[in-house]
Amino acid sequence: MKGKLILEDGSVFYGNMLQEAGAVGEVVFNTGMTGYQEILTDPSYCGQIVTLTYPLIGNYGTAGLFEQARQSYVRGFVISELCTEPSNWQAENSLADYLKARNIPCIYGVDTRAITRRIRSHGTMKGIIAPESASKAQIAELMARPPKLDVVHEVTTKEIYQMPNDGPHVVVMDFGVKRNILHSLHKIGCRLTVVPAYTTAREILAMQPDGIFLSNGPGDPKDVPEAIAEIRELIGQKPMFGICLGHQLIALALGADTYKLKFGHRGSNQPVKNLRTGRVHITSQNHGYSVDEASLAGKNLVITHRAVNDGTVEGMSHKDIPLFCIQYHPEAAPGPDDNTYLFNEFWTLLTQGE
Ligand SMILES: NC(=O)CC[C@H](N)C(=O)O
Repeated sequence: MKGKLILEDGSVFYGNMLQEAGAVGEVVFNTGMTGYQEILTDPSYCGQIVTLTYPLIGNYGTAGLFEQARQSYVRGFVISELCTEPSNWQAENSLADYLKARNIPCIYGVDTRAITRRIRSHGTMKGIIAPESASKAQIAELMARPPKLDVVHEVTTKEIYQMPNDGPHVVVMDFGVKRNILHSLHKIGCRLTVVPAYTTAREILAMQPDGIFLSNGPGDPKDVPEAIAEIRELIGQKPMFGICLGHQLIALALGADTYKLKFGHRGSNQPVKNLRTGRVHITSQNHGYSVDEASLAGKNLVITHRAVNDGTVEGMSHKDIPLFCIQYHPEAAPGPDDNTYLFNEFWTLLTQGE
């Protein structure tokens, strides 16, 4: 079926739809050459239509192994050439069948290069995917739908669950945690208790954790003020590590500020400089917001990492208490595993008092 992607600025891009399901969301782009299934199932993309800039998508199929959550939360997928005959020893299904089975709206055969150039010059925009035959009134109705703000509520775990282990006990506040983060913490030996995003500081401390981890997650960090208030109570009580949304929430809880980037950082090859070692690491990123560097003055935080492309803050640590956080995704394994050392640093914080 013929379909189109329409952006808020009125631009239209034509292609084919895999199925009738249309979509509304914030249109973003990801520059990774691989990782499309991890993108589909990363809860941080909840509410977004994701355009993949790599021209051929689906060539290694899909497999349960790559899932980052129970389901996909992206609102829609935009692909240039969709490969329908995958070739990989791990493949269990084709991407087309995977998308159809889950009713994930997808438009393919579109000029993703033109879409990306448009987003880069205008900034991230709202957009819709609709059949070519959709009427002006249907399109206007879709475009007028207000964005859903409470996306963290949609993706967080509804129930507390455990991942047993022999090492220190870490309570994970789940704002939309990726499975590979849980695996990375578990692999270094942590015993995990994963709790819903809106668990109170008091409830968390009653679990007697040795450390607290704040996960990645979707949306604007300022849209979860209740969680920020609880994090403020937790800071300084136990060693703390935050990734991506967790990093932004720590900044807000300490009285610093965040802002929206023009088109965000999404991809698996984003260079970041570790300011303590001078080394540049290749990182996987997926964020639309950033910590405002000027707002860090007087907050006792040190900037530890910086994006090489635009100089924005990618990591911080506290001068007085055992707390650090990272804007990118050290658990991702797109090839290089330059960033796993950060989990070892958390382990050092957890065990140094023993
Ligand atoms: N991956 C994440 O945790 C993203 C954090 C936040 N939603 C942002 O877009 O900046």
